[in-house]
Amino acid sequence: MTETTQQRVSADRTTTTARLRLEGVSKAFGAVQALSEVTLEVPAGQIHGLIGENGAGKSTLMAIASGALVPDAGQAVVDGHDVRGDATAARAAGLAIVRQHPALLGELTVADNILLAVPAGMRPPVKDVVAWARTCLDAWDDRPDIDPRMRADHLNPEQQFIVELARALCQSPAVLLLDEPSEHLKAADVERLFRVVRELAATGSAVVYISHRVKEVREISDRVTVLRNGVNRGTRETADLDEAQIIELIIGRSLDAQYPVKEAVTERFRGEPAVLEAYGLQGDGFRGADLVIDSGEVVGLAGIDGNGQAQFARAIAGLQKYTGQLKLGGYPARISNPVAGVKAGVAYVPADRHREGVFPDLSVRENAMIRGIRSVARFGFVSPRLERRDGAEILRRYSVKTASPDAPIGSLSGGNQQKVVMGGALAGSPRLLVLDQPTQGVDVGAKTEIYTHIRDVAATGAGVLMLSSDNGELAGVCDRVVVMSRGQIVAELAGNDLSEAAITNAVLRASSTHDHRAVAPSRWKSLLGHDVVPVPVLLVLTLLLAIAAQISDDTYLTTRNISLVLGLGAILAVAASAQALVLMQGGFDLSIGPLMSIVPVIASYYLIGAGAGYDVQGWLFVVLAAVLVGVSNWGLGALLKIPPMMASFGMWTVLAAVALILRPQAGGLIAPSLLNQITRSFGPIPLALIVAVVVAAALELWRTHTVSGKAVQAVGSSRDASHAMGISATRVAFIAYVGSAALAALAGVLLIGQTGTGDPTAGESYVLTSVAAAVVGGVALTGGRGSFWGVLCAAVLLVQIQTATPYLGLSAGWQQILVALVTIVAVCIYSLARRRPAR
Ligand SMILES: Nc1ncnc2c1ncn2[C@@H]1O[C@H](COP(=O)(O)OP(=O)(O)OP(=O)(O)O)[C@@H](O)[C@H]1O
Repeated sequence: MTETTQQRVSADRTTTTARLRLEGVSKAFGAVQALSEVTLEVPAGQIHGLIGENGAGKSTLMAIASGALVPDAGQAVVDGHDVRGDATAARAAGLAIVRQHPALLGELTVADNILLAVPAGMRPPVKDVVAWARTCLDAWDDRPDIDPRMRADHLNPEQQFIVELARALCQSPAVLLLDEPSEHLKAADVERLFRVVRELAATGSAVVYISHRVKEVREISDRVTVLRNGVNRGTRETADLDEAQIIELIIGRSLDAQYPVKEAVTERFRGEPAVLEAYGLQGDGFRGADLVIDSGEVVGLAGIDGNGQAQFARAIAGLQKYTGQLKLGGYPARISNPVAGVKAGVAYVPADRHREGVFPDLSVRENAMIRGIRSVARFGFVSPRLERRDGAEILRRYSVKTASPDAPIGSLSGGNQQKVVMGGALAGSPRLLVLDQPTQGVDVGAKTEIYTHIRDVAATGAGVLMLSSDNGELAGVCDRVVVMSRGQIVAELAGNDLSEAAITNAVLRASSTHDHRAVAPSRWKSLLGHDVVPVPVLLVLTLLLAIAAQISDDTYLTTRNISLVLGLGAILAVAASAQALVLMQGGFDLSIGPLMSIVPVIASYYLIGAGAGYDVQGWLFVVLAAVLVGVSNWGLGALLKIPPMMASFGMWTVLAAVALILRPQAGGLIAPSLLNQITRSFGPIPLALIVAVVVAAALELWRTHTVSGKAVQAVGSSRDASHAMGISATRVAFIAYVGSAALAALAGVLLIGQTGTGDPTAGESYVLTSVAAAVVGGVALTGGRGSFWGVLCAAVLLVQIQTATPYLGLSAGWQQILVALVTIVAVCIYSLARRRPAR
């Protein structure tokens, strides 16, 4: 705990007022009234359980408490500070939130993710960030498997969750909000979490604990508040309630039985070949696994997380490579990819719903039907009527709470999304259903529904393989449970031997190891994925090309040619850096080229050696043009919400027109003294290259060593996650667009040395080549990544391709083809290298 936080905590320990106060909070999303006048108070030292069905409004309430959402009415007060709709204020007041789905920035390192989440006053100097992040992680657990230098998207869901937890805890928050924290944790980590939470509460913090796991809520909380349909149904002392009473409060009625009756249907299918036979299956994380699942059988797969269960299940669904023998319905099968899996009748429901379960751009109904779309298709054509009918049936059967079947899936609460994924998979009439954590984040009522439907699917003769970290659930639903340890099946429980206690016992006896390493990318891949890796590769390519051109024509490597390539490369490098800055924050800029054209045009009127007054005016106009273009680009996107492509296309057209209006044809002599300055060379090294190197070094330092540099990449990596962290995307866009315009103007000044006159079209060729150089240099078109050193090297390479082609005996057309080829190959290599590792 830092000194300031300790002081704050001890100073406030005596405070009797609520640390968190939500008063009369209402929030509607279109027609859905998510919260209606909810009031909740959590005093210092209290652990407050927040419970309710899926869609009851728990996460919305916490989003309002954390300032991430603005309520329609009501107040959110953290430690006496009004934080309504202001995530930065909430964080500064001492609030930390652990979300149901970790809001990490995948393109950034673990250390940067921790750094950006803590209030500014708590951040260490940038050079100490990695060591500081390591202490934050170590405070949770001594886990050498999470390296603070790793990219967040290389972590598995559990590791991501631990980073989310660690960064919240290292702030020693006055108010800690935990939204379903145990969904991603193994049992030992849940115990650790409880210990940490109790310690935190003992120092005077207020904790809100949201969970569907009734047992946990009973164990950890002092009081519970129940939300139903967005309304507070009352707050009670937890000690006064037993589990059944809590369930009754959540669903508004008593639950007769949590698990369905296990009908012994396998007898009915006696004599039929087994649905699945796996012999000696071996792959990454599992070895020599034998498993047979009969028709009508539900088989559970238990074990301490990380012992190969998930990989084994994924191999059966075609998501992971394996060797060994697999038979489906008695026939040998080779499921080498998910397409083969689906064709063979295997349906898979992944644990990582966000990455592999939902299709964010499709509606609720489309998501429900996507897995079973073949069932409503005739000769490849989908019947909209059947799709509507069956989709509505899935939503009804699983009581999915949605404003409309056509609403985007992202508008659903976490548990409702899971119901849609599960409902879709169960409805597809699979031969074999493979479920990884099927009830994750689902409320108690819907869990019972899902259990019943799993048994119903088995009753049709299908086989089910079910992974779950909840041993009670495995005992309640499965006919048989196998236990995996160190990648092997080591125990089997069935009939009267099958109980929660017996599974837990078998799991604990079988293994004490916990392998978290599985997702670390290979060394080769992590090396390839590094942002500055393009630099040596591009330098070598530039050198090889120069040697090839020299061999083909020994007049190529002259001082004049070298200087020309470096000079032109430098101009392109500065222009491409302008592009890279915008791309990194998730934008796009086509106005760089035309802005570059305007600079020589201005110069041709003012920088003509007519005296200091003219010179000052000329430079002022250049600066003014850059500021105007930068602010306009920013305003069009950030304020008027025009998509970057459209906004910058419009700006390109306007600026090109302005340049032509100012000077319809190239003309006007720029002062020779200025041209001499700009085109100065030191041997073969032109001044422009020195400028480009200084620019790249400064930008790279800013990118890697400043909070604003990291914030630009954070917004490019994920706008939503950055928003949740309190990073202002509007501010970041301002930095990027105004910075980009300033760099474009600088590139325009360097361009004066090439034009010598006011050429209104001089920058046109940079419109697209600036994008090509940025991309070849390793900047991701999707935002969040790249390095300015890479951009510099790529610019020199692209210019050299254009200069060297005639010396290689190739026609002018080849210049374009080679540039395009290099760009395409670079994009392919980067996207392969940056592909996130499979879970
Ligand atoms: N951005 C959004 N747009 C539209 N509707 C939304 C949005 N966010 C939440 N909702 C709706 O508000 C309601 C409350 O959702 P919320 O996520 O707060 O529920 P929850 O209690 O946290 O559920 P769960 O237990 O499933 O996580 C739901 O009906 C949900 O569909």
